[in-house]
This record gives sequence, C-alpha cells and structure tokens, in this order.
Amino acid sequence: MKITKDLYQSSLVLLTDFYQLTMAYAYWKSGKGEQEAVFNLFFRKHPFEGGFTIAAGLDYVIDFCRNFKFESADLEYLAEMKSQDGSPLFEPAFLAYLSQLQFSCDIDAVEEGTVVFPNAPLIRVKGPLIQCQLLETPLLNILNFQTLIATKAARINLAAQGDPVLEFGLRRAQGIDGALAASRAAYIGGCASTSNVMAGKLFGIPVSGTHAHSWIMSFDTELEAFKAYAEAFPDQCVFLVDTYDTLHGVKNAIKVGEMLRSKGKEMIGIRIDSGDLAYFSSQARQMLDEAGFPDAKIVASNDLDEQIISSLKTQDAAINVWGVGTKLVTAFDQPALGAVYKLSAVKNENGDWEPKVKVSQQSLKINIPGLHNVKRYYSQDKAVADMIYLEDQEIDPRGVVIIDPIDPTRRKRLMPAFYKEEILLKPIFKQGEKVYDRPSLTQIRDRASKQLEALDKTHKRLVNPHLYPVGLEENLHHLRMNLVLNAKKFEGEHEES
Ligand SMILES: Nc1ncnc2c1ncn2[C@@H]1O[C@H](COP(=O)(O)OP(=O)(O)OP(=O)(O)O)[C@@H](O)[C@H]1O
Ligand SMILES: O=P(O)(O)OC[C@H]1O[C@H](OP(=O)(O)OP(=O)(O)O)[C@H](O)[C@@H]1O
Ligand SMILES: O=C(O)c1cccnc1
Ligand SMILES: [Mg+2]
Repeated sequence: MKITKDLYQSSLVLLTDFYQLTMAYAYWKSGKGEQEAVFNLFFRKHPFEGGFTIAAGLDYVIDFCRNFKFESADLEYLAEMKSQDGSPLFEPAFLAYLSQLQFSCDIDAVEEGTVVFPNAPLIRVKGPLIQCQLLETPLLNILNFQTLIATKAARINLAAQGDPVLEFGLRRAQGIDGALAASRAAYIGGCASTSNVMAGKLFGIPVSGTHAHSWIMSFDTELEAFKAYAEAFPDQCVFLVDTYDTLHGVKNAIKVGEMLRSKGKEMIGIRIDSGDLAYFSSQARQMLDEAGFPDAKIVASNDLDEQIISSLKTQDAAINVWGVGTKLVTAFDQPALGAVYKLSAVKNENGDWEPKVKVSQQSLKINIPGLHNVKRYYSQDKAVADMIYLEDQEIDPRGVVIIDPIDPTRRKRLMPAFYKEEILLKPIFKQGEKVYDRPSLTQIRDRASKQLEALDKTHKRLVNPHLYPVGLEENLHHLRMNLVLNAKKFEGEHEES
C-alpha cells in the first residue's frame, strides 16, 4: 500500500495545477510575488436546478492553510522539472524562496453549514499574489465537492421529511478521499449516519448498517440466516427481507422478532432493497402491525434519490428510514458544482486597492470587484435577502437598494433598520494566524439545519424553486458598471490604434 501511505503522509502543497506554479515563478521573476491581492471563490448557479446550496469544506481548507509549506521532498521534485531545452524549469533562487514561504494571508469565509447563493463569495483570500494564486486549485477542489454533496444530502433529507437518511455510499464513491469527504458532507447536509467506518473514526460521524444479501445466501434458508443474526446481535436486528420473496421474508422476520421478544429483546425492523418500494412497504407495514410489531421500522434502499423519495412519500409508502448511496455521494445528476476563484482587487504602489473586473461577453461571467462582503437580512427569523457590499461602504439603515448582479433591472429596496443582520464572511485567518474557533461537525450540522429552517419553503422546493434575492449594494453596482464600461472603452481604443 505504498501509494496510499505516501499520499496520506505527504504535504499537500503540490496538490495544485501546474500553471499555478509556473505563474508563481513568473510573479516572483517579475517582482510581483509579494504584491497584495484579493481573490473570491463563488459559484454561479445552484446545483441540481435547486434554490439553495449548503457551504461545506472549510475545515479542510483550514487544515490545508495551516500545513501550507513546501517540504524538501516537494522542492526536490520541482528542482527536477525541466524546460524544453533541458535546463531546470525553476531557478534555485525561486525554490529557495518557496522553501522560506510562510502562509500569511487573511482568509474570510462563510461558515460550514451556511445556506449560500450564486455570485456571493464563499471565501475571500487576501494576501501576496503568489500565495493567493497557489491556493486557487486546492480551495476549489475542497469546497466544490463538499458543498455539492452537502447540498445533495440536504435535498434528500428534505424529501425524507424528517425520517432518518443513512448514507451507504462508500462502495460507489469517487475513490478514497471522495468517499471520506462525501460522508462528512452528507452528515453536514443532515444524514443521520454513514456506513463508512473510517469516516466514523476520522470525523466522529455515527456509523450504522444492516446486513447484505450474501449473509442470507450463505445459509440454506432465510429463516436460519435471520436467527443466526439475531443470536449475534439481538439488539440490532434489521432483517433484509427481499433475497427470495419479499413478503415471505417479512413473515420470517416476524417469526424471529417473536423469538427475540420471548427473550426480552425487540427487533429494530426490516429492510427492503428491491421491487416496488411503495407496494412492499405498505404490505410489510400491515403484516408487522397485525403481528404486534407496530414499532418495527421499515428501511428502504435501492438507487434512491430526492425525486424517488418524494414520489414514494406521495404514494404513502410506509417507509421510516432511507438508505441512500450512489446517487448521494456521486451527486449523480450533477457531478460538479462549478465554483470559480477570481481576482477582485490588487494593491498598487501607493498602497491603494484597485478593484478589478474580468469583462466577458456574458454578463453572467463578469466578476464582482473590490473587497466585498455579504450581509444576510432576517425578518422574524426568516432570511429576506443577501446584500453584497464594499466592506468600507456605510449602509443607510433607513433604506438601501440591492441590484441583481446579472439583470440590473431587478432591484429590491430593503430597510436594514427593520431587520436582524448577519455578516456572512467571518475572519478565519489574519496574516496567516488562525483566529477562528473551529466548530464541531455536530455544530456544523445543526447550523445547516437552522439555516434551512430560516429559508422560506418556496426556495427549498426541489423543482422550480422561487429565486432568493441576492443583490449588489448600489455603490458596488455602480463601481462594477464603471469598471466594465471603462474596460470596454480601452479595448476599443486598443483596437483602433
Ligand atoms: N413505488 C416506486 N415509485 C417510484 N420509484 C420506485 C418505486 N419503487 C422502487 N422505485 C425505484 O425504482 C428503481 C427500481 O430499479 P430496478 O428495477 O433496477 O430495481 P429492482 O429490479 O427492483 O431491484 P434490483 O435490480 O436492485 O434487485 C429504483 O431506483 C427504486 O428506488
Ligand atoms: O442503491 P444505493 O443508493 O447505492 O445504496 C446502497 C446499495 O448498496 C447495496 O447493494 P448493491 O447496490 O451493492 O447491490 P444490489 O443492488 O445488487 O443489492 C445495498 O443493498 C443498496 O442497494
Ligand atoms: O448497512 C447496509 O445495509 C448497507 C451498507 C452499504 C451499502 N448498502 C447497504
Ligand atoms: Mg443496487
């Protein structure tokens, strides 16, 4: 197991795209490496055609930044890289610079478990250009995936309407770290437990499970298999009833349930893993009730997702617990979130911040310039709107207009004096020092649940959700428009000359 051993014991600083290192070298060479810059990480569209997204992954980012160090083995590898003519790609003086590099950025971020919306930053990184640049790929790698899975999990849990959802994804997850990170994110999104024992050990997630068809098939009869399992785990029996004939399996489960009861034990329930889950769960419920097991739970699994769970709910399926694997941990219907990381300001020689925009033909792709933050306004504990604003901008409590970043004709007037407010980007690192107390995973999960409660149900609809208002504070909107118009003007002048 050399590969996994090396992987988990090495520094992660090279977990970046090659072009980040070549840019870092060129920044250094041109004397710009230490120039201060600001980058923002944000996504442009909710995943799964949904109306909300749950931020996750910050804890990994914190670990990554705290361990941001080029070790001698990393530098040796870089020293061996060659350019086309066979000479070393990176000058020794640059590698010496990297060896001395100490993480010194300011990072402000939305806390894990926060409901977030398109275009508003999840993370803001302020610091020397080289460091900001080197963080792009790992930050995107971490936050894109965990945010995606936490959101998928939240959707599945909303569909389950409070029933426990057990995460069963390990066997179908995207490799080793994909599985671990998915279990963590699924728990943040509201899942009750994971089948992944290592995720249990690493993150303290409750671990749970039933048994497989192989257990049943290894015996001559299903009844023998159930009995043997009940001998081994008299307090943990969820009998898988569909290996041969589902309703006959329910009868066998009832027999063994009665045997357990005669010993003062109670079976937890049954699991159905195939066939029409509405039909079989209702039949099984009736049989269990009639046999005197009204509290026995019915667990369902088999390629479930939020749409099938919703459908089963409307069919009045008698399912109490949902086992969900593949479609959760792979984010089956949308395999990537698509968050991006964009430069929004640089400090010039006079020490002033210069806001930056990347002009694009698509207004959707024009970034938001400057050093900005996000305020969420709440009225009676419901989130009303998010405002993206320049951090040094005074906000008039009597009234502020927010403007949609994509369609400037969409505007909303807010009266901050009447609302409770929360600033979403919180300080995580100041000049490389961690200033944030990391919450426990349970606290993060609670935050996600409370944040979803604060969101109106129209935004949580799985299909065609109502759009939650997110807008630019007026002055930020004007700054952005002026930068775009100026950039276009210059472009025109260049073309003419
Ligand atoms: N009543 C129902 N309404 C909607 N979808 C259902 C219902 N019952 C089962 N499903 C879903 O339909 C799909 C059935 O898939 P498929 O036909 O491949 O399974 P199966 O043949 O029953 O079981 P398997 O092949 O796993 O042994 C699954 O995704 C399952 O979750
Ligand atoms: O369906 P998922 O959401 O991924 O949940 C996990 C599945 O994994 C197990 O069986 P597996 O799929 O390995 O085999 P089976 O479907 O043939 O029983 C389990 O019985 C579930 O069906
Ligand atoms: O414990 C279970 O029932 C389980 C675990 C993983 C995958 N499918 C089912
Ligand atoms: Mg299956």
